Amino acid sequence: MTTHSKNDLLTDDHITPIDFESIDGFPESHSWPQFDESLNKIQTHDLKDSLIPVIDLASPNAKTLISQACETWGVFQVVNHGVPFELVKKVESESRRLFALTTHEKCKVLRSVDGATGYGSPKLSPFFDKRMWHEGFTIMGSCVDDAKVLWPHEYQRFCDTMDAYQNQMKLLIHNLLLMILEPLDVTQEEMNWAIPAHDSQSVLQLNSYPSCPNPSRAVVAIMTTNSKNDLLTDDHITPIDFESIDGFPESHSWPQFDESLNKIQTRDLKDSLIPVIDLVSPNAKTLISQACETWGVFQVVNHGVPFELVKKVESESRRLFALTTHEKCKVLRSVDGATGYGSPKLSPFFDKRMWHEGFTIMGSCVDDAKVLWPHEYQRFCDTMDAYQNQMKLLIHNLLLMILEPLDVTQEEMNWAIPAHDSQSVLQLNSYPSCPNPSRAVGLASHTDSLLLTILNQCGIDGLEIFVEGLGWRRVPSVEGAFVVNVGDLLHIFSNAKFPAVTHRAMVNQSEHRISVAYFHGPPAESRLAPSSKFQKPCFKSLLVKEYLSLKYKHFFEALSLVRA
Ligand SMILES: O=C(O)CCC(=O)C(=O)O
Ligand SMILES: [Fe+2]
Repeated sequence: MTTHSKNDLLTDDHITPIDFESIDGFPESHSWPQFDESLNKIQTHDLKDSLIPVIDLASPNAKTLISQACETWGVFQVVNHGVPFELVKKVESESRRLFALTTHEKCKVLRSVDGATGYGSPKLSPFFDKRMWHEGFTIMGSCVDDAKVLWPHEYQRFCDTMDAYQNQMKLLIHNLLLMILEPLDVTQEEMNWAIPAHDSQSVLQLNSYPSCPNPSRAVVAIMTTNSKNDLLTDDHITPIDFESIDGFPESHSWPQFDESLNKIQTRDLKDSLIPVIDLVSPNAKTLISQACETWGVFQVVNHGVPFELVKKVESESRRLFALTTHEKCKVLRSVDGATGYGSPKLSPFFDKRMWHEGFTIMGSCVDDAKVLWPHEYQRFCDTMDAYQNQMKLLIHNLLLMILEPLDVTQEEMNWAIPAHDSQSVLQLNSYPSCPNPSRAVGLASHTDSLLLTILNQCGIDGLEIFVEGLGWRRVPSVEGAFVVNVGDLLHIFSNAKFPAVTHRAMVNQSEHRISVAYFHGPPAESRLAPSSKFQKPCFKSLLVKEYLSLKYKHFFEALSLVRA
């Protein structure tokens, strides 16, 4: 998020909350760049308890515990604080009574541009590009004037409650500050300055967060997202030297995730979630359509790609990544290049580095292979060529099955299926075993950009998909199966009928994981739009290459930028 100087930007728009009463759907103004959900789900309950202390104010060591918590965390919880339970409940119910008023009523007490009290959006709104899913009511001292506007005959209950609560807060603040400041041995004058007095400042803020149709996009983003062009440096291309690395560098240490969330899935649940479809079964087409609509991802077996070739691609990939860092860097991707050895292309969009090195092939890889193995490049090239041909065939068959039920035109079908001018990328991914897998990310959360992806996990789990309401789910590696997933272009072409599945790759401590991804898309110069079969297109029409450059620049936001 860009942060602005507040004065440049403060307008009424930063004060009036959206009309939560009448809103239908989820507005672009409130859609923040998608963030990695896992980063938010940090702790198990046990961990949380040990992290932020809950302190019994009536206990004899309260003062010591409070001092420690202030130093360590700057935050703690208190119980036995002496504030009557009924009053706490009353404040909540009076707050709910206020926010339950109509938008029209609440706007009668809207905060003014330079005012401090009343109804409105968070005061930090002008500093962010996106709006927050929030409305608030700010009280300083008496709230009788506003309350009389809201409830001309029934304001007293609200005011009495808020007054009583403010008095209780003042007492509690007084006690807490005594306990916090005494051990610092401050002067009496300093103590008087800090504790509540007739001229201290106090603010009572009631916050309301209505239920939200799209919570994963409405919460405050954790990762700063950067415009790639501002930031692309060599540092985003050269992977860490996995050969000589010792320990686990801070550059690769992501905020901790909740491991338990991933472990709770039973094998059954995992299996039932993402279908494994037998391509020679008579109902394959129906199952594929269902999977595209429901998950945007499925696995296929009996796909016709020779098992030996699949194994050869894996062993040739391992041969490449087993070269020394020095050798691999001879074919390092250039800053504006698309092929060669390097870090994930999504690296510039994240503050932390990924536990990953990759090798990207588009068409022939003979030039790079000759640099790596001057006399033995043929085996590598032949394998990658044969595999790309097989992927093209499989993509062709899959797209026929996926698009036929949509009843697309022949022209649209020709646009989608592989042809001499379509785009295809073969991506070899390497995730070396990692000393600290719970803090590392192999490939950060993303959607694939083109139409369809075929992924081979090469026998080791690691791929996870994000399912709204369920969180991150492992996609188990199934012997002989490929994972097929919908990319942004198919999401757009299907008029959002098929989700572009958000996914990531995780790493492990014991095994060096390899995966092979094949991405297929229509010609760069061709026009992209929802199929003409859809009466109400929900995306704008633009050139494929225009979409890809939006993705390259705005990443998480590219899809929302092309919404009609
Ligand atoms: O390695 C994996 O499992 C996922 C790879 C991936 O998502 C990609 O290459 O786009
Ligand atoms: Fe991907």
